[in-house]
Amino acid sequence: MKDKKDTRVVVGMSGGVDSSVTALLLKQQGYDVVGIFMKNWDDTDENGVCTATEDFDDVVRVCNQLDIPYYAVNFEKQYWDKVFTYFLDEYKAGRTPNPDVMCNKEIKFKAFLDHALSLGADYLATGHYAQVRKVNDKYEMLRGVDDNKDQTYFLNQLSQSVLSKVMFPLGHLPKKEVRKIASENNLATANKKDSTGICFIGERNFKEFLSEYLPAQPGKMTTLTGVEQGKHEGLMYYTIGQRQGLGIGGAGDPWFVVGKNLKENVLYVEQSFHNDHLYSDALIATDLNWINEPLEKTIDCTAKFRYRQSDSKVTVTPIEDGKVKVTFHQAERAITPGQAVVFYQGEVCLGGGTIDEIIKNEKPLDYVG
Ligand SMILES: Nc1ncnc2c1ncn2[C@@H]1O[C@H](COP(=O)(O)OP(=O)(O)OP(=O)(O)O)[C@@H](O)[C@H]1O
Repeated sequence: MKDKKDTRVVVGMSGGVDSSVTALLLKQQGYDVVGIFMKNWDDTDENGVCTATEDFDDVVRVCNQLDIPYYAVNFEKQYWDKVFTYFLDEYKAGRTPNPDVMCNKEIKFKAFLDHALSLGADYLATGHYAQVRKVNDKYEMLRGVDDNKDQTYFLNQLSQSVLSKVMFPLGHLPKKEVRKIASENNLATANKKDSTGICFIGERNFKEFLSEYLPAQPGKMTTLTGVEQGKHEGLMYYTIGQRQGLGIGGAGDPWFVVGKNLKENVLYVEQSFHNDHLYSDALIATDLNWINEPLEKTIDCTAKFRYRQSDSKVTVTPIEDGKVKVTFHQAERAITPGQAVVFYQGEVCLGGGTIDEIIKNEKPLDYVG
């Protein structure tokens, strides 16, 4: 085991408070810390303002305060090829992608991790709210202790070899405590607002953003039995369970998106939050990653189908082609193809996959897309 002072840790620094405190804590613990800012997206606006430049300025300020070296690296091409192309392809296929999961898998914990290792780093640290624990020869990933901030949902694709090289120094801290540490140490980012939304869209209007890349094809909006309710602006703008932006007024219960017919370019809507068509009994997931051991038999565990939901009890059964069938112990509402399904046993994240098909009464729901 190397001495801490001889152990080089690259900290992925975003210019936010979490990664600033990550670097601070590691430096206080005596590691040889290097800060690296990664630029993934050219977001210069029409006035020449670029939030990445402002974020990098914050990285520089914090690294100067901590007296650690810093660099900027550009992964725009890799991000475009691996994350943005996937993002557009999924929307084209009528699904709702999760670019954060893909960014963690392909960029932060692959391209960026490899880069850090090539610079002689022993570890890559980030400000994610998750924990790594070594049990015998294996690494487990545990939820962050702050329930409200836990990010294991987005980290479900990490492998053993990646976990052996990463540190999440904030995993055992509540966010409030992280802000407090930042203030007490006068970090330049102590009061910086948390980032929200998908990183490359930022605060922009989602529809406008997407329409720059995918042509919108307006079409009909009908009930599942074909009763016309209005027009949609393009199927990619809608997701299962969505209520806002349908433009169906009038008396009675609100309307929700229950499905899409890509071939006919029809958006299906039905009335009322608890409409039976929004509920399903099971799903099929693909692209599975099992963090500890491959799934060889049926297990009972809990699952999340979206970030920030409470865990649901499920039974997971391996089926053909490395896929799994996930059976819900209680019917679930608005399960969305393209999103991640992530499995847990207590505090341990077992891994996860991509929601591919929705099942009701033992049959795939053909109307969800
Ligand atoms: N542009 C970037 N360059 C390097 N590392 C990054 C970058 N963006 C995010 N990270 C790393 O990934 C972690 C989680 O990213 P996320 O986007 O969830 O940030 P966050 O929770 O808002 O954290 P922060 O407060 O540090 O911005 C960050 O704490 C940081 O370590």
